[in-house]
Amino acid sequence: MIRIDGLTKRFGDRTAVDDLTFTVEPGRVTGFLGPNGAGKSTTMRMILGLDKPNAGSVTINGHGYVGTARPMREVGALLDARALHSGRTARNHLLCLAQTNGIPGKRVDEVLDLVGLESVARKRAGSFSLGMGQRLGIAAALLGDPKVLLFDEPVNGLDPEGIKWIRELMRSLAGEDRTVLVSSHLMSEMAQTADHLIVIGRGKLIADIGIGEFVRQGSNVLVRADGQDRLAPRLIEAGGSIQQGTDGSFIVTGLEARQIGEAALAAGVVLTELTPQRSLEQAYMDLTRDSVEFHASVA
Ligand SMILES: Nc1ncnc2c1ncn2[C@@H]1O[C@H](COP(=O)(O)OP(=O)(O)OP(=O)(O)O)[C@@H](O)[C@H]1O
Repeated sequence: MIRIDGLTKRFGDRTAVDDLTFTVEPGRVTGFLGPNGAGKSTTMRMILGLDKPNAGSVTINGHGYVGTARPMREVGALLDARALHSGRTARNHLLCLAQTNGIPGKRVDEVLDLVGLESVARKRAGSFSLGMGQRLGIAAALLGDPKVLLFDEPVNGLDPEGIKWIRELMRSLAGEDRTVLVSSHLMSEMAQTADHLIVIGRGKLIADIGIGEFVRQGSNVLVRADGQDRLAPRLIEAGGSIQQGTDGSFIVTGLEARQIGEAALAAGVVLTELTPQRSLEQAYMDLTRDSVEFHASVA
């Protein structure tokens, strides 16, 4: 578990992380979402002990901040996959890391196997594609078999197969009761991977919410039905709110299409239209609109 309390980081007169408080629980994938420059990487660097906070604290599995980088056995991290020694082979790169962290050499072959790089283990890491580099970075993160894992934008630049592989890996790591924090600026990506969301903007916490609840809160569904009078009270009872449309339709907020279908079934009402109106990406953009640093202007 990661516990962050009042965490603050300033660079000159700029506050990159502003009094952040949240916990990251084990056994689930926590998505760390925010627009560019929101402070995700800076927060992750502070969790790892690579940046010193101006205020606040980070504890990992109950241990306080010690002021030096966290050992690989405690926390594994993929921060910048390109930041590796390109002259070394993949295997040597991992062997060096293992040696300096007191990790047995045979673990190197285990993690190479785990990330699917065993056939290119003796190739220079500098010749690797982005996806292979990403896998090597993940192998390094897993080297110490840590209970806590941080991944900063792990799917950036990957092809669909690589993205699917990373999603499955995150889920399986959480399934082993590890604490998994993964950052992204894409809601659509997190919707497919995360169980829980921490959303930040301009260094501040905007939402700390389960993915199911976010989907419910964020969704708008256009509904048409024969017998709307009977359906409306059921929808309100189920937690939805209703806005009457002009043409006999209505917009339901706070319920997923499936829940509306179930309410219609219970009311014995025939639905003639059920159309989700707002994507999750849109809901996320609405949530973070005031925190985006650079807006494109329409000419
Ligand atoms: N070493 C630094 N010196 C000065 N400013 C910094 C430094 N590191 C980060 N910042 C600033 O702090 C803010 C937060 O940056 P950070 O990289 O943590 O955001 P992020 O959410 O990870 O964004 P992105 O998705 O673009 O990587 C930004 O305004 C950035 O310019």
